[in-house]
Amino acid sequence: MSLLTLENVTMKFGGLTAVKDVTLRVEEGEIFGLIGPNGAGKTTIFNMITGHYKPTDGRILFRENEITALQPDKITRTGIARTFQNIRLFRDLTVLENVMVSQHHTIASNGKAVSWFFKSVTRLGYSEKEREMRNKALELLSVLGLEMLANEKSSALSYGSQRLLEIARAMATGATLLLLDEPAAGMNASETAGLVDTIRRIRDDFGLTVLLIEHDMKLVMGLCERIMVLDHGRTISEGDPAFVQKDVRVIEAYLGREWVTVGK
Ligand SMILES: Nc1ncnc2c1ncn2[C@@H]1O[C@H](COP(=O)(O)OP(=O)(O)OP(=O)(O)O)[C@@H](O)[C@H]1O
Repeated sequence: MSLLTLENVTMKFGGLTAVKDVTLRVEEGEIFGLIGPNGAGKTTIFNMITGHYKPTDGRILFRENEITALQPDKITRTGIARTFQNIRLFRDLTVLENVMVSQHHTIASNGKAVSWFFKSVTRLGYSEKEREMRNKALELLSVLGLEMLANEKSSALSYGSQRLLEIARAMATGATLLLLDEPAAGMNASETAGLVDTIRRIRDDFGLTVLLIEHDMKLVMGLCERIMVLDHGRTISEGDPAFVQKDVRVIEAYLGREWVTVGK
């Protein structure tokens, strides 16, 4: 049984077909990469999985239950969480508070969630439950190597640390499937190397499944166990990294000839 299945999914925006007849199966526990040129339809696929877009055609299943076009908060509650290409943190909250908001409210993507969180904290004080959540949040921060920054405002973090905090927030929802949209964007080489280790570790230690979009091909080829390549909304290749990077269609559409000679 696949953890996540997209069956012949199509997404049209007026006259533009952003995703055309894509079938995708992600198995439990794997690290799966979705790659392709700009505008290929990768983020649109994430938006359909998370309920932000309703597919024009096709079905999406999570643990064999159909989730096509459920509301995003319902989809989060089934165990799917994501990070965004453009970082979306609560900039005025601390690192720890950012994680706790995600624990409190599975959507945690709007101001309502923040005010709900603070009302509950001030009304109840730090109850036993709050303390427990705080400890769990600190534990997650330590997994991501951010525990020393727990009391900093999230806006004060380096770009790379903000991306890690986004992952911590996604994990804090209790998700079993993480969708990471360009997690290495803006990271330097050593941060990217650390990210590869971190993603492997959270998959292994937390039993998570990871579906990621990334343009850093060294990261993708070194980390992902299977890869699907999209071009103009269609699947042009799928397989393990060794297969995909030798596929002429992928070289022509995306990797370029220089990848074959110097990319690796
Ligand atoms: N809400 C929308 N309305 C209209 N067109 C859209 C919408 N969302 C995406 N598109 C279009 O769908 C196509 C696929 O976009 P998408 O963002 O999924 O590509 P991508 O593969 O994620 O690209 P990138 O690597 O640049 O992030 C593009 O032509 C984009 O302009």
